[in-house]
Amino acid sequence: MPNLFDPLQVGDIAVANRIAMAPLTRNRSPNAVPKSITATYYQQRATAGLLVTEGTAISHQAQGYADVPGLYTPEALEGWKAVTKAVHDAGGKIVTQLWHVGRISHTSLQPNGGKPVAPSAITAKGKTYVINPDGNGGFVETSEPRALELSEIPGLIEDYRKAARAAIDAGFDGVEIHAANGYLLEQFMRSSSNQRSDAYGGSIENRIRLTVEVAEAISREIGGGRTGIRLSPVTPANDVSDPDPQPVYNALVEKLAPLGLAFIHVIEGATGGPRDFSQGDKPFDWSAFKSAYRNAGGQAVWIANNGYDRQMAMDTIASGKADMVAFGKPFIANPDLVRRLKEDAPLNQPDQSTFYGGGEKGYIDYPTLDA
Ligand SMILES: C=C(C(=O)O)c1ccccc1
Repeated sequence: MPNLFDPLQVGDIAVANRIAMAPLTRNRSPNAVPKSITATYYQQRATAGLLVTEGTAISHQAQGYADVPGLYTPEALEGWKAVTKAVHDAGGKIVTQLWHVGRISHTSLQPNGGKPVAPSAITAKGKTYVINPDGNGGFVETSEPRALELSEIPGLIEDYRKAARAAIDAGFDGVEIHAANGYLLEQFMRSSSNQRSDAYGGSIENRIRLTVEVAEAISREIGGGRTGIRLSPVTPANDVSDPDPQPVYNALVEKLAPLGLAFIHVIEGATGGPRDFSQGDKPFDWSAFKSAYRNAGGQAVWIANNGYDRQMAMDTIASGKADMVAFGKPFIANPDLVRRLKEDAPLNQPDQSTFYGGGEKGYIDYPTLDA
């Protein structure tokens, strides 16, 4: 019977255990360039079977929050080379999360102060974090987006492909496509944010089309075995909703099945919130969702996420419901989380006030059991 601490093959990536570090935005990369403290941060956590970096913008247009790293400048790629070297020197494995925020952005973060892009010109009810002219961080309402022209879609897919290639060239073991949490790709999939009448809107097949085409382009570029995807079928994050997500996400994973992906990373419930959250009047059938993927021939590792504790994680792996479990906030405060879970040792509690922005405090200064 598999257990949480067994090694595993995740596509082309051999990992030491079944514990993943979930992507965590930390807003500590001014000018979209990861600094040396970021190399230290990920190296400290390199005992995770698989590290997934914070969301990393595929282009300037993809940016939605201040001080989020990117993969589209030479300086950023040099910064990431230091990160991947530090993690590999410590024996770890790391993939980067390819992120386009879509409408969850602000004109001050966009090229030439323009409007953010989205499937439709529907403003999200929400806020984002920017650096004000006085140099202080603050939350502002997200800006009204403009609808992407059909003619822009190939260029958008090309931005994902280029970012995936850049990630491998920077030493990453692979990439995770961010198709969750109400960002661009999920904005296309949910009916509340996608009112298009062209081939990328309306029917389920049309609304999942962009995510499938991005996954196909990236798999062609770097290999399916180095490509994963993050999904959040029922999350209400960033003001997305859909009255019946089950057929949308079942159809999506059936289309992804032939790509030979490394992993499918699933946020169960509301992101960072109740695991039993549902959209519409039916609870989401997580087992049917995974079966839709497996029955279509999908063999990727299944990573479960959202609010897992040690016992839940051990039970889920032993039952075969998931192949890995991803932990987010526990990894912020416990660089040696794997050891603590193995020894059932007490966990440090994270300091919420240092999650976003700042420097070493609350980033690389949490104590290990040996401290
Ligand atoms: C990338 C994020 C996500 O996927 O929710 C994110 C962005 C800002 C703050 C927290 C999380």
